[in-house]
Amino acid sequence: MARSINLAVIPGDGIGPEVVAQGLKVLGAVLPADIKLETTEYALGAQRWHATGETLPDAELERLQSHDAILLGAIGDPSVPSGVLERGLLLKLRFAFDHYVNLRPSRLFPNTASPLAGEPQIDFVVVREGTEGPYVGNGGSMRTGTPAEVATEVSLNTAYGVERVVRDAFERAQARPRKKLTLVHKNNVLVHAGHLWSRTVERIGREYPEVTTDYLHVDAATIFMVTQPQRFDVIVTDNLFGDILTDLAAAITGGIGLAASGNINPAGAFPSMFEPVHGSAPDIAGTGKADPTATVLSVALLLRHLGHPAGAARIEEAVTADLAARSAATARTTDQIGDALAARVSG
Ligand SMILES: NC(=O)c1ccc[n+]([C@@H]2O[C@H](COP(=O)([O-])OP(=O)(O)OC[C@H]3O[C@@H](n4cnc5c(N)ncnc54)[C@H](O)[C@@H]3O)[C@@H](O)[C@H]2O)c1
Ligand SMILES: CC(C)[C@H](C(=O)O)[C@@H](O)C(=O)O
Ligand SMILES: [Mg+2]
Repeated sequence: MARSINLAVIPGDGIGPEVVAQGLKVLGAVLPADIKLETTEYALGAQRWHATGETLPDAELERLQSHDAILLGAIGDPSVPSGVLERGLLLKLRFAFDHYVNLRPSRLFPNTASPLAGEPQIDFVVVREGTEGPYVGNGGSMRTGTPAEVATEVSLNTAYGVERVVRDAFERAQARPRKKLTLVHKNNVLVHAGHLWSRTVERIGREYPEVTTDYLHVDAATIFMVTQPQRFDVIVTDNLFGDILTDLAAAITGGIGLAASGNINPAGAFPSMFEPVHGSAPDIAGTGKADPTATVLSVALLLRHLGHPAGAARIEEAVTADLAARSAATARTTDQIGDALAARVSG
Protein backbone atom coordinates (compact mmCIF):
# COMPACT_ATOMS: atom_id res chain seq x y z
CA MET A 1 0.00 0.00 0.00
CA ALA A 2 1.42 3.34 -1.07
CA ARG A 3 2.11 5.75 1.80
CA SER A 4 1.57 8.80 -0.36
CA ILE A 5 -0.93 9.94 -2.95
CA ASN A 6 0.16 12.30 -5.67
CA LEU A 7 -3.19 13.51 -6.96
CA ALA A 8 -3.99 15.66 -9.99
CA VAL A 9 -7.13 17.74 -9.55
CA ILE A 10 -9.15 19.16 -12.42
CA PRO A 11 -12.01 21.14 -10.85
CA GLY A 12 -13.38 22.17 -14.28
CA ASP A 13 -16.53 24.16 -14.89
CA GLY A 14 -19.89 24.99 -13.34
CA ILE A 15 -20.44 22.99 -10.17
CA GLY A 16 -17.18 21.09 -10.80
CA PRO A 17 -15.02 23.25 -8.46
CA GLU A 18 -17.81 23.30 -5.83
CA VAL A 19 -18.08 19.52 -5.58
CA VAL A 20 -14.35 18.87 -5.95
CA ALA A 21 -13.66 21.11 -2.94
CA GLN A 22 -15.89 18.82 -0.86
CA GLY A 23 -14.29 15.68 -2.29
CA LEU A 24 -10.85 16.96 -1.26
CA LYS A 25 -12.15 17.97 2.16
CA VAL A 26 -13.39 14.42 2.79
CA LEU A 27 -10.21 12.89 1.34
CA GLY A 28 -8.10 15.01 3.67
CA ALA A 29 -10.24 13.98 6.63
CA VAL A 30 -10.23 10.25 5.92
CA LEU A 31 -6.53 9.71 5.26
CA PRO A 32 -4.44 8.59 8.22
CA ALA A 33 -1.66 10.99 9.20
CA ASP A 34 1.04 8.69 7.82
CA ILE A 35 -0.31 8.85 4.27
CA LYS A 36 0.92 11.96 2.59
CA LEU A 37 -1.49 13.65 0.18
CA GLU A 38 -0.06 15.95 -2.45
CA THR A 39 -2.45 17.68 -4.82
CA THR A 40 -1.73 19.63 -7.99
CA GLU A 41 -4.52 21.64 -9.51
CA TYR A 42 -4.86 21.92 -13.27
CA ALA A 43 -6.74 24.93 -14.61
CA LEU A 44 -8.50 23.31 -17.54
CA GLY A 45 -11.98 23.97 -18.84
CA ALA A 46 -14.02 26.88 -20.14
CA GLN A 47 -11.95 29.71 -18.61
CA ARG A 48 -8.73 28.33 -19.99
CA TRP A 49 -10.27 27.87 -23.42
CA HIS A 50 -11.57 31.44 -23.48
CA ALA A 51 -8.19 32.79 -22.33
CA THR A 52 -5.86 30.74 -24.55
CA GLY A 53 -7.90 28.66 -26.96
CA GLU A 54 -6.42 25.52 -25.36
CA THR A 55 -8.39 22.53 -24.16
CA LEU A 56 -5.62 20.13 -23.12
CA PRO A 57 -2.12 20.95 -24.37
CA ASP A 58 0.28 18.02 -24.80
CA ALA A 59 2.64 19.38 -22.12
CA GLU A 60 -0.22 19.34 -19.62
CA LEU A 61 -1.18 15.82 -20.63
CA GLU A 62 2.38 14.74 -19.98
CA ARG A 63 2.39 16.36 -16.52
CA LEU A 64 -0.94 14.73 -15.71
CA GLN A 65 0.57 11.37 -16.54
CA SER A 66 3.01 11.64 -13.63
CA HIS A 67 0.24 11.48 -11.00
CA ASP A 68 -1.11 8.45 -9.16
CA ALA A 69 -4.68 9.38 -10.07
CA ILE A 70 -6.84 12.26 -11.25
CA LEU A 71 -9.92 13.73 -9.58
CA LEU A 72 -12.16 15.63 -11.99
CA GLY A 73 -15.22 17.71 -11.17
CA ALA A 74 -17.03 18.32 -14.44
CA ILE A 75 -16.40 20.18 -17.66
CA GLY A 76 -18.69 21.94 -20.12
CA ASP A 77 -20.10 25.42 -20.26
CA PRO A 78 -22.83 27.10 -22.31
CA SER A 79 -20.30 29.76 -23.45
CA VAL A 80 -18.20 27.13 -25.22
CA PRO A 81 -19.48 25.38 -28.35
CA SER A 82 -20.86 21.96 -27.46
CA GLY A 83 -18.24 19.27 -27.92
CA VAL A 84 -15.13 21.44 -27.67
CA LEU A 85 -14.37 20.64 -24.03
CA GLU A 86 -16.16 17.29 -24.01
CA ARG A 87 -14.03 15.96 -26.86
CA GLY A 88 -10.92 18.15 -26.48
CA LEU A 89 -10.51 17.68 -22.74
CA LEU A 90 -12.58 14.91 -21.15
CA LEU A 91 -12.53 12.35 -23.95
CA LYS A 92 -8.93 13.25 -24.79
CA LEU A 93 -7.98 12.27 -21.23
CA ARG A 94 -10.00 9.05 -21.30
CA PHE A 95 -8.48 8.04 -24.63
CA ALA A 96 -4.90 9.16 -23.96
CA PHE A 97 -4.82 7.35 -20.61
CA ASP A 98 -6.56 4.28 -22.06
CA HIS A 99 -9.43 4.37 -19.57
CA TYR A 100 -11.14 1.41 -21.16
CA VAL A 101 -13.12 0.49 -18.04
CA ASN A 102 -15.62 3.19 -17.18
CA LEU A 103 -16.87 1.85 -13.88
CA ARG A 104 -20.22 3.13 -12.64
CA PRO A 105 -21.65 1.45 -9.55
CA SER A 106 -25.34 1.92 -8.77
CA ARG A 107 -26.61 1.17 -5.31
CA LEU A 108 -29.76 2.34 -3.59
CA PHE A 109 -28.51 3.35 -0.17
CA PRO A 110 -30.77 2.48 2.78
CA ASN A 111 -33.45 5.13 3.41
CA THR A 112 -32.69 6.87 0.14
CA ALA A 113 -35.72 7.70 -1.93
CA SER A 114 -36.04 6.07 -5.32
CA PRO A 115 -38.77 7.19 -7.70
CA LEU A 116 -39.52 3.49 -8.25
CA ALA A 117 -42.46 1.90 -6.48
CA GLY A 118 -41.95 -0.19 -3.35
CA GLU A 119 -38.50 -0.69 -1.89
CA PRO A 120 -36.47 -1.89 -4.84
CA GLN A 121 -33.21 -3.76 -4.22
CA ILE A 122 -30.70 -2.03 -6.44
CA ASP A 123 -27.05 -2.98 -6.37
CA PHE A 124 -25.38 -3.32 -9.73
CA VAL A 125 -22.34 -2.02 -11.49
CA VAL A 126 -22.13 -0.87 -15.07
CA VAL A 127 -18.86 -1.63 -16.82
CA ARG A 128 -19.03 0.83 -19.67
CA GLU A 129 -16.43 0.54 -22.42
CA GLY A 130 -14.52 3.83 -22.36
CA THR A 131 -12.33 4.14 -25.44
CA GLU A 132 -14.31 2.96 -28.45
CA GLY A 133 -17.85 2.95 -29.87
CA PRO A 134 -19.32 6.05 -31.45
CA TYR A 135 -17.13 8.19 -29.18
CA VAL A 136 -13.96 7.77 -31.24
CA GLY A 137 -14.64 10.73 -33.52
CA ASN A 138 -14.75 8.67 -36.70
CA GLY A 139 -17.17 10.70 -38.74
CA GLY A 140 -17.75 13.86 -40.59
CA SER A 141 -20.22 16.06 -42.32
CA MET A 142 -20.47 16.89 -45.98
CA ARG A 143 -22.33 19.83 -47.45
CA THR A 144 -22.60 21.10 -43.88
CA GLY A 145 -25.47 23.44 -43.21
CA THR A 146 -27.16 22.76 -46.52
CA PRO A 147 -30.35 20.79 -47.11
CA ALA A 148 -28.13 18.12 -48.66
CA GLU A 149 -25.99 17.63 -45.57
CA VAL A 150 -24.78 14.12 -44.77
CA ALA A 151 -23.29 13.40 -41.34
CA THR A 152 -21.71 10.21 -40.07
CA GLU A 153 -20.52 9.11 -36.63
CA VAL A 154 -19.09 5.64 -37.01
CA SER A 155 -18.99 3.28 -34.03
CA LEU A 156 -15.63 1.58 -33.70
CA ASN A 157 -15.53 -1.83 -32.01
CA THR A 158 -12.34 -3.86 -32.04
CA ALA A 159 -11.97 -7.48 -30.95
CA TYR A 160 -9.12 -6.33 -28.69
CA GLY A 161 -11.15 -3.51 -27.14
CA VAL A 162 -14.28 -5.56 -26.60
CA GLU A 163 -12.44 -8.56 -25.19
CA ARG A 164 -10.50 -6.60 -22.58
CA VAL A 165 -13.55 -4.83 -21.19
CA VAL A 166 -15.67 -8.01 -21.26
CA ARG A 167 -12.91 -9.84 -19.40
CA ASP A 168 -12.81 -7.10 -16.77
CA ALA A 169 -16.59 -7.33 -16.36
CA PHE A 170 -16.40 -11.12 -15.91
CA GLU A 171 -13.71 -10.67 -13.24
CA ARG A 172 -15.96 -8.23 -11.39
CA ALA A 173 -18.99 -10.54 -11.72
CA GLN A 174 -16.94 -13.49 -10.47
CA ALA A 175 -15.97 -11.50 -7.36
CA ARG A 176 -19.55 -10.51 -6.50
CA PRO A 177 -21.95 -12.74 -4.56
CA ARG A 178 -24.55 -13.05 -7.33
CA LYS A 179 -22.02 -13.69 -10.11
CA LYS A 180 -24.23 -12.49 -12.93
CA LEU A 181 -23.26 -10.63 -16.06
CA THR A 182 -25.71 -8.98 -18.44
CA LEU A 183 -24.56 -7.83 -21.86
CA VAL A 184 -26.57 -4.85 -23.06
CA HIS A 185 -26.39 -4.02 -26.76
CA LYS A 186 -28.65 -3.82 -29.79
CA ASN A 187 -27.57 -6.88 -31.77
CA ASN A 188 -30.91 -7.16 -33.54
CA VAL A 189 -30.07 -4.01 -35.49
CA LEU A 190 -26.38 -3.22 -34.95
CA VAL A 191 -25.51 -6.66 -36.22
CA HIS A 192 -21.82 -6.10 -36.85
CA ALA A 193 -20.80 -4.57 -33.55
CA GLY A 194 -23.54 -6.36 -31.62
CA HIS A 195 -22.51 -9.80 -32.76
CA LEU A 196 -18.87 -9.09 -31.96
CA TRP A 197 -19.95 -8.22 -28.41
CA SER A 198 -22.23 -11.28 -28.11
CA ARG A 199 -19.63 -13.71 -29.45
CA THR A 200 -17.01 -12.23 -27.15
CA VAL A 201 -19.20 -12.63 -24.06
CA GLU A 202 -20.00 -16.21 -25.05
CA ARG A 203 -16.34 -17.10 -25.63
CA ILE A 204 -14.88 -15.40 -22.54
CA GLY A 205 -17.81 -16.71 -20.51
CA ARG A 206 -16.53 -20.26 -20.98
CA GLU A 207 -13.59 -19.29 -18.77
CA TYR A 208 -16.00 -18.20 -16.00
CA PRO A 209 -18.37 -21.17 -15.54
CA GLU A 210 -19.63 -19.80 -12.20
CA VAL A 211 -20.86 -16.59 -13.79
CA THR A 212 -24.38 -16.64 -15.23
CA THR A 213 -24.75 -14.52 -18.34
CA ASP A 214 -27.72 -13.05 -20.09
CA TYR A 215 -28.39 -10.54 -22.81
CA LEU A 216 -30.76 -7.60 -23.21
CA HIS A 217 -31.32 -5.23 -26.06
CA VAL A 218 -30.68 -1.74 -24.77
CA ASP A 219 -34.27 -0.57 -25.25
CA ALA A 220 -35.57 -3.47 -23.15
CA ALA A 221 -32.80 -2.88 -20.60
CA THR A 222 -34.26 0.56 -19.90
CA ILE A 223 -37.62 -1.10 -19.14
CA PHE A 224 -36.10 -3.61 -16.73
CA MET A 225 -33.96 -0.97 -15.06
CA VAL A 226 -37.20 0.67 -13.99
CA THR A 227 -39.47 -2.36 -13.48
CA GLN A 228 -36.98 -4.95 -12.17
CA PRO A 229 -33.68 -3.30 -11.28
CA GLN A 230 -32.88 -6.21 -8.97
CA ARG A 231 -32.24 -8.41 -11.99
CA PHE A 232 -28.94 -6.63 -12.66
CA ASP A 233 -25.61 -7.44 -11.05
CA VAL A 234 -22.85 -6.53 -13.54
CA ILE A 235 -23.79 -4.91 -16.83
CA VAL A 236 -21.24 -4.72 -19.62
CA THR A 237 -22.01 -2.44 -22.52
CA ASP A 238 -20.57 -0.09 -25.11
CA ASN A 239 -19.57 3.51 -24.59
CA LEU A 240 -22.79 5.23 -25.67
CA PHE A 241 -25.29 2.75 -24.22
CA GLY A 242 -23.32 2.91 -20.98
CA ASP A 243 -23.50 6.69 -20.91
CA ILE A 244 -27.27 6.69 -21.25
CA LEU A 245 -27.95 3.75 -18.95
CA THR A 246 -25.88 5.22 -16.14
CA ASP A 247 -27.85 8.47 -16.03
CA LEU A 248 -30.99 6.32 -15.78
CA ALA A 249 -29.32 4.19 -13.12
CA ALA A 250 -28.53 7.37 -11.18
CA ALA A 251 -32.11 8.57 -11.43
CA ILE A 252 -33.48 5.37 -9.86
CA THR A 253 -30.94 5.34 -7.01
CA GLY A 254 -31.52 8.73 -5.43
CA GLY A 255 -30.48 11.04 -8.21
CA ILE A 256 -27.55 12.17 -10.30
CA GLY A 257 -26.02 13.91 -7.29
CA LEU A 258 -25.10 10.50 -5.84
CA ALA A 259 -23.64 8.69 -8.87
CA ALA A 260 -19.89 8.06 -8.84
CA SER A 261 -17.56 6.82 -11.52
CA GLY A 262 -14.03 5.72 -12.22
CA ASN A 263 -12.29 5.82 -15.57
CA ILE A 264 -9.92 2.96 -15.00
CA ASN A 265 -6.75 1.88 -16.73
CA PRO A 266 -6.61 -1.53 -15.03
CA ALA A 267 -2.94 -2.33 -15.72
CA GLY A 268 -1.91 0.98 -14.16
CA ALA A 269 0.18 2.12 -17.12
CA PHE A 270 -1.65 5.46 -16.89
CA PRO A 271 -3.35 7.27 -14.03
CA SER A 272 -7.01 6.41 -13.60
CA MET A 273 -9.47 9.28 -13.32
CA PHE A 274 -12.37 9.58 -10.90
CA GLU A 275 -15.34 11.87 -11.42
CA PRO A 276 -19.04 12.14 -10.67
CA VAL A 277 -21.29 10.84 -13.46
CA HIS A 278 -23.01 14.22 -13.67
CA GLY A 279 -21.93 17.26 -15.65
CA SER A 280 -21.22 20.89 -14.83
CA ALA A 281 -24.92 21.63 -14.14
CA PRO A 282 -24.84 25.27 -15.29
CA ASP A 283 -28.45 25.60 -14.11
CA ILE A 284 -27.42 25.36 -10.44
CA ALA A 285 -23.79 26.49 -10.52
CA GLY A 286 -23.04 29.03 -7.81
CA THR A 287 -26.24 28.39 -5.87
CA GLY A 288 -24.88 25.91 -3.33
CA LYS A 289 -27.47 23.37 -4.46
CA ALA A 290 -25.05 20.86 -5.97
CA ASP A 291 -24.87 17.61 -4.06
CA PRO A 292 -21.17 16.74 -3.64
CA THR A 293 -21.93 13.13 -2.64
CA ALA A 294 -21.22 11.75 -6.14
CA THR A 295 -17.76 13.30 -6.02
CA VAL A 296 -17.15 12.06 -2.47
CA LEU A 297 -18.15 8.54 -3.54
CA SER A 298 -15.81 8.90 -6.53
CA VAL A 299 -13.05 9.65 -4.02
CA ALA A 300 -13.93 6.32 -2.35
CA LEU A 301 -13.50 4.56 -5.71
CA LEU A 302 -10.17 6.35 -6.09
CA LEU A 303 -8.97 5.18 -2.68
CA ARG A 304 -9.98 1.58 -3.38
CA HIS A 305 -8.18 1.74 -6.71
CA LEU A 306 -5.01 3.01 -5.03
CA GLY A 307 -5.09 0.24 -2.44
CA HIS A 308 -6.75 1.99 0.49
CA PRO A 309 -9.93 -0.08 0.96
CA ALA A 310 -10.40 0.93 4.61
CA GLY A 311 -10.60 4.63 3.72
CA ALA A 312 -12.98 3.84 0.88
CA ALA A 313 -15.24 1.86 3.21
CA ARG A 314 -15.20 4.70 5.78
CA ILE A 315 -16.38 7.13 3.13
CA GLU A 316 -19.14 4.78 1.97
CA GLU A 317 -20.30 4.25 5.55
CA ALA A 318 -20.32 8.01 6.10
CA VAL A 319 -22.43 8.53 2.99
CA THR A 320 -24.81 5.76 4.06
CA ALA A 321 -25.25 7.38 7.48
CA ASP A 322 -25.57 10.87 6.03
CA LEU A 323 -28.23 9.81 3.54
CA ALA A 324 -30.14 7.98 6.25
CA ALA A 325 -30.14 11.15 8.36
CA ARG A 326 -31.18 13.44 5.51
CA SER A 327 -34.54 15.09 5.67
CA ALA A 328 -36.26 16.94 2.88
CA ALA A 329 -37.23 19.63 5.36
CA THR A 330 -33.65 20.69 5.96
CA ALA A 331 -32.00 21.21 2.61
CA ARG A 332 -28.26 21.66 3.05
CA THR A 333 -25.74 23.45 0.90
CA THR A 334 -22.91 21.77 -1.00
CA ASP A 335 -20.51 22.93 1.67
CA GLN A 336 -22.66 21.71 4.55
CA ILE A 337 -22.95 18.23 3.07
CA GLY A 338 -19.16 18.18 2.58
CA ASP A 339 -18.62 19.29 6.19
CA ALA A 340 -21.01 16.61 7.48
CA LEU A 341 -19.28 13.87 5.50
CA ALA A 342 -15.81 15.06 6.53
CA ALA A 343 -16.93 15.05 10.18
CA ARG A 344 -18.30 11.52 9.87
CA VAL A 345 -15.17 10.05 8.30
CA SER A 346 -12.88 11.64 10.86
CA GLY A 347 -15.12 10.97 13.87
N1 LIG B 1 -18.00 14.30 -16.81
C1 LIG B 1 -18.33 15.50 -17.20
O1 LIG B 1 -17.54 16.42 -17.06
C2 LIG B 1 -19.67 15.72 -17.79
C3 LIG B 1 -20.70 14.78 -17.64
C4 LIG B 1 -21.97 15.08 -18.17
C5 LIG B 1 -22.18 16.29 -18.82
N2 LIG B 1 -21.14 17.17 -18.95
C6 LIG B 1 -21.34 18.51 -19.53
O2 LIG B 1 -22.00 19.29 -18.53
C7 LIG B 1 -22.82 20.28 -19.16
C8 LIG B 1 -24.23 20.19 -18.65
O3 LIG B 1 -24.78 18.94 -19.07
P1 LIG B 1 -26.23 18.42 -18.71
O4 LIG B 1 -27.07 19.57 -18.24
O5 LIG B 1 -26.68 17.57 -19.81
O6 LIG B 1 -26.00 17.40 -17.49
P2 LIG B 1 -25.74 17.69 -15.93
O7 LIG B 1 -25.41 16.37 -15.32
O8 LIG B 1 -24.72 18.76 -15.76
O9 LIG B 1 -27.15 18.22 -15.37
C9 LIG B 1 -28.36 17.49 -15.53
C10 LIG B 1 -29.32 17.87 -14.40
O10 LIG B 1 -28.84 17.29 -13.17
C11 LIG B 1 -28.66 18.28 -12.18
N3 LIG B 1 -27.43 17.94 -11.43
C12 LIG B 1 -26.25 17.55 -11.95
N4 LIG B 1 -25.36 17.34 -10.98
C13 LIG B 1 -25.98 17.59 -9.81
C14 LIG B 1 -25.57 17.55 -8.45
N5 LIG B 1 -24.31 17.20 -8.08
N6 LIG B 1 -26.47 17.88 -7.50
C15 LIG B 1 -27.72 18.24 -7.84
N7 LIG B 1 -28.18 18.28 -9.12
C16 LIG B 1 -27.31 17.97 -10.10
C17 LIG B 1 -28.48 19.58 -12.95
O11 LIG B 1 -28.82 20.71 -12.13
C18 LIG B 1 -29.40 19.37 -14.15
O12 LIG B 1 -30.70 19.73 -13.80
C19 LIG B 1 -22.68 20.02 -20.67
O13 LIG B 1 -21.68 20.88 -21.15
C20 LIG B 1 -22.22 18.58 -20.74
O14 LIG B 1 -21.51 18.27 -21.91
C21 LIG B 1 -19.90 16.91 -18.44
C1 LIG C 1 -19.56 14.92 -21.21
C2 LIG C 1 -19.59 13.60 -21.93
C3 LIG C 1 -18.44 13.51 -22.90
C4 LIG C 1 -19.59 12.41 -20.96
C5 LIG C 1 -19.80 11.11 -21.75
O1 LIG C 1 -20.63 11.06 -22.65
O2 LIG C 1 -19.11 10.15 -21.42
C6 LIG C 1 -20.62 12.44 -19.85
O3 LIG C 1 -21.92 12.44 -20.31
C7 LIG C 1 -20.37 11.30 -18.89
O4 LIG C 1 -21.29 10.52 -18.67
O5 LIG C 1 -19.25 11.21 -18.35
MG1 LIG D 1 -23.13 11.02 -19.32
